[in-house]
Amino acid sequence: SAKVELSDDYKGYELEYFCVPRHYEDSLECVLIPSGLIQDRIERLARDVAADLGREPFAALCVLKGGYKFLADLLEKIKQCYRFSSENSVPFSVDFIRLQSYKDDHSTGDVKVLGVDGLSFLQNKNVLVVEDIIDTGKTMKVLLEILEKQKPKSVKVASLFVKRTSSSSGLRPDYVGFEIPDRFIVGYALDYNEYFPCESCLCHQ
Ligand SMILES: O=P(O)(O)OC[C@H]1O[C@H](OP(=O)(O)OP(=O)(O)O)[C@H](O)[C@@H]1O
Ligand SMILES: Oc1ncnc2c1N=NC2
Ligand SMILES: [Mg+2]
Ligand SMILES: [Mg+2]
Repeated sequence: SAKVELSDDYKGYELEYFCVPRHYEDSLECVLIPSGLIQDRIERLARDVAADLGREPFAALCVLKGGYKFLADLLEKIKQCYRFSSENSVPFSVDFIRLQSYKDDHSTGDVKVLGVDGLSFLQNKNVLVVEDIIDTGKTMKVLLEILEKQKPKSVKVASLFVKRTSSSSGLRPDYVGFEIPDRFIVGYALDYNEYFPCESCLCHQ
């Protein structure tokens, strides 16, 4: 799938060129992807998803907590695509599942799952999984196993980020915003121990 690739020597932007909350400055190295670039990329992902879905209704499944901003922006932009051709618009549902496995900047390898019992309605549905990042791939592996049990009609995965890392399982989502170097990023709902809510994507020290 098409993606914006940030090379390993991509430096990002100095913090001083942007409005970064002062109390976060010491823990941040750079602004990796400014929020405007994130939004422009999501706009194109929305057009790609809308084109592939055609007139098929779908069930969006947001992976909490990191996926919530990407879900909101992606669905808003998908709706805009349909607004211009209202005869093509399709109904979609939105649901949430909570998967937690990170402590500090690494995966504990133990993916805790909350909210799985409410997924039976996914049977025979076209499911669009919406995730913020795929790093080792452990979270997505657990989720796809859970989804298979619900007997969906189809499953597609949209991830805003995919990390280029040796510890990756190699899982390739159907829609990817950016392929990034092996650095820990925060912002745009990606957290470090529940900190760093902000709009752009920043590199954590
Ligand atoms: O591919 P992986 O190595 O599994 O990492 C990716 C997952 O880890 C993070 O979730 P986290 O466990 O931090 O929970 P959160 O979404 O609530 O932050 C992130 O939001 C992805 O869901
Ligand atoms: O870079 C990251 N930033 C935040 N959360 C996660 C990351 N990689 N896997 C989970
Ligand atoms: Mg997550
Ligand atoms: Mg997290």
